[in-house]
Amino acid sequence: MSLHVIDHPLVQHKLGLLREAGISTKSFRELANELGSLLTYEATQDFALEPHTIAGWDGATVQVQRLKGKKVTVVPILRAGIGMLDGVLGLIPSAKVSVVGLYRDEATLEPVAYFEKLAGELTQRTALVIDPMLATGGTMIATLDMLKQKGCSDIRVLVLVAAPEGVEKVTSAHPNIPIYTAALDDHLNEHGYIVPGLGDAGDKIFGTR
Ligand SMILES: O=P(O)(O)OC[C@H]1O[C@H](OP(=O)(O)OP(=O)(O)O)[C@H](O)[C@@H]1O
Ligand SMILES: O=c1cc[nH]c(=O)[nH]1
Ligand SMILES: [Mg+2]
Repeated sequence: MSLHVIDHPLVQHKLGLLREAGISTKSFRELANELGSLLTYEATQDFALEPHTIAGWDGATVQVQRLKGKKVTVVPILRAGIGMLDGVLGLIPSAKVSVVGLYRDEATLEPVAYFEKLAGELTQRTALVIDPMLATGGTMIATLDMLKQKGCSDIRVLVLVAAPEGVEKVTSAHPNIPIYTAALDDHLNEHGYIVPGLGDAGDKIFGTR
């Protein structure tokens, strides 16, 4: 199973702040983006580099390294995934954005798809799928199924908090897709919410409810 729980002190400190009851919309947004950046840093450790020659500050040539023609698409899952997008793009500003919209039916907990606008050349791109919450895993599996069906083969999942039930389901359906998360939490409650979790991440990011 390719689950990466990032235990870096900055990640764990920011996650702790995010869990506070009564956190402001402003703080939640800032922290979600900061954690999005930190997870991106971890999820891109294997990106290839190539040597490159430049003119340095004194006119002498300098051998530097640059990313080797990596095409990336960031895939925020509406709505809540938007809350991590700026953080990811801060580190990979040239990435194309493929937006998918799914919500979880509150009664059945099944994902309902309502929007899809994908970047081109998906077969050549690394996809970073972002969503703060991986709960039952239904939303993530539907997104990964869709990306694979469009020919995307290098896919990585970035979530702020994951439930064991959802991780099990996603890794069973897609064993080769790594999941990067700040926390593997305890369980899902009877409404499918992650415990201890964050509450409704979409509502906290958008200030709704
Ligand atoms: O793993 P699952 O059980 O499928 O649940 C996780 C999904 O639920 C939340 O979205 P929600 O349906 O609340 O939509 P929103 O982003 O519009 O708030 C969350 O952001 C995930 O997309
Ligand atoms: O805990 C959860 C589960 C699904 N969606 C959320 O926003 N939070
Ligand atoms: Mg929501």
